[in-house]
Amino acid sequence: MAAKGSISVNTENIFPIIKKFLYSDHDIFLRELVANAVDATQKLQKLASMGEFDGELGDLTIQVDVDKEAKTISITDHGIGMSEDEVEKYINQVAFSGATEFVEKFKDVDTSTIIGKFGLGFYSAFMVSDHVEVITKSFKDAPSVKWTCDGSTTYEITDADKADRGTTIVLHVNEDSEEFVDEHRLRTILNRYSKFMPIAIQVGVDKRTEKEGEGDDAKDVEIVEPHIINQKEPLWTKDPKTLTDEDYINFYKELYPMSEEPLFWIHLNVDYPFELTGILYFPKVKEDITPHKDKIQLYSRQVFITDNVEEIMPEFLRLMHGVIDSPDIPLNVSRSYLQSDANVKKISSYVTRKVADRLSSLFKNERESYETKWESIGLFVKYGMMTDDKFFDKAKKFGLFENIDGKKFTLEEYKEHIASNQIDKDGKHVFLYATDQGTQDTYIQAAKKKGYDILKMDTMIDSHFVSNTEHKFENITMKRIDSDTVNNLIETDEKNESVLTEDETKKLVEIFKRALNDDKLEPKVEAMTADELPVMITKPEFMRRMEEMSAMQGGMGGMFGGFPGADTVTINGNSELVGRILKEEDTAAQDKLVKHAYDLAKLSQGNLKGADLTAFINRSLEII
Ligand SMILES: Nc1ncnc2c1ncn2[C@@H]1O[C@H](COP(=O)(O)OP(=O)(O)OP(=O)(O)O)[C@@H](O)[C@H]1O
Repeated sequence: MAAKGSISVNTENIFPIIKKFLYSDHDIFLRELVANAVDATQKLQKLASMGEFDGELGDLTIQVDVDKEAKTISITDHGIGMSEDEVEKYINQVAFSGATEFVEKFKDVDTSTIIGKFGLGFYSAFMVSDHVEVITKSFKDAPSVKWTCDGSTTYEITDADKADRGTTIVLHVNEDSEEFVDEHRLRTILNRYSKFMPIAIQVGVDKRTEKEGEGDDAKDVEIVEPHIINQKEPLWTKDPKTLTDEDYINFYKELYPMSEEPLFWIHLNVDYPFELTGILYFPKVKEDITPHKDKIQLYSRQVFITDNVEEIMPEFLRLMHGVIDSPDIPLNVSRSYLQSDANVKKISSYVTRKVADRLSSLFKNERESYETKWESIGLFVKYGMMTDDKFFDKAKKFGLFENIDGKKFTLEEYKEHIASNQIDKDGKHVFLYATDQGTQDTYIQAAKKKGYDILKMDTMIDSHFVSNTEHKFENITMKRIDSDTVNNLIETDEKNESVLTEDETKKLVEIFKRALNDDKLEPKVEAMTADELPVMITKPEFMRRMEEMSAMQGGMGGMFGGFPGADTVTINGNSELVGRILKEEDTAAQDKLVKHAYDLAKLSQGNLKGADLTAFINRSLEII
């Protein structure tokens, strides 16, 4: 048996669901109703500009009023209004949008400013109201009407005595939502959602006193001015060619009053394949790389949607501040929907590309200034390179490596810079780096003596950056300066001649094992130069990274904690002191020398502490 049919939807059941689950925040009702009022006003302006309306436009300010006694909120506009037929059509049919119809009808002219799309927004009024009235008069010559509904599926339409054109929506606020019957609260909500809408929105008045007259005649007069919420033409809607640096900086200060001045900004403007405008600012970022919350605001046609862009924007882009406005970002939906929206994904990859392009042009055209900002930019670029492969591909051309002398190089420049003596026997460029110049000085000086260049990798992000990106750069090895003795940092086929015989070498290892008396230590002998320390302690790069990783994952006593032989103890076979240790016949004196040489190695790392340090000091005093 086969059958076909259409599923019937019962309005009585679906209506409460729309009211309840369409929006996650109840305060959205105000955004929706004000957006409708803005739409109605802009439609009228459009009609006037096309000659379809020749009356006086007059004051188009939208008013939001509160009546505490009556527990009502009303939103009044002077837009196109509705005739009885239109109320029937647009308000009574849920999900029938007059906005869409308007856009369809006038598709040959620019209707891009119209916000409404779905024909659902109006019903958000019932999230906070027991009943709702719409009192409206069309701009066409039609009688005014009043529509009333208590949130059920029945409504009433009666005559009204509204004389002027436009619409007033009156919300009789329900008991649970009384918090909204408050001018302050409404201003706050509108400041969040409607701060940049294109038609003036007034909530109440501001009063202040001013002196009038001179001398004895001077008196205080009260000045009453409408309290306007919004800036009708926010900076991002303007032509970048007409704007100065000061304009951008002032706008930034308005958005983030407590922040330092931004380093630079990007004015976004695209028509295809989606529409998007906005300004992204590059803030001064220091050590703190936790992406700032609430710093990027998403708008759709100047209506605020969210500043919670987590999972919408790649993490590293969230270090930026600013505004993104796109009609292609859905307005009426929840965040979980936003994340999977194809347009939102396209937008995020567009923004990534734009940011990379801007950095690239800054680097190419203003390298000096780019370098001075590198401290902040570097964190961001490294973060991006680690987390976004597409960004990595672009950023490897403008990402910089800084050496301990403060010189900055691109990847290619640096390879060139070290090509003469930092290529190992496998043909790999060896990038040597220091994470702490204070404690790694002995190693740094030894490397410098060999003519090696050393990179500075001392920010929080650097250790992650090293292990994360090394494999993405071709033919490069990164080694911390204390990961091996200087001769072995860069493996070549050359070896220093040792002054010791094989027997002496073996004997030396035994002496050290006995004197240090620590199973975890595996001393080995190496022919270094005579002026290097008698003993060096190093930690192989691989081992240290493992340890760092395990520490990061909270691994106290984890897999690599106290791993035997984690530190390498290298005895310098060519050191004079080591020669003396070998020749010493008194065991106690020999042990003392070994311990002292070992402690010196620890001291050179800033690692000699507690009882070991006390013993070292006492021993030194004895020797002196
Ligand atoms: N203040 C108003 N003045 C004139 N018409 C209005 C007003 N408010 C609503 N309307 C009409 O009612 C229609 C339905 O409004 P509703 O808010 O439900 O949907 P929308 O604005 O079209 O889309 P969205 O769901 O995206 O908000 C509007 O498209 C418009 O034609």
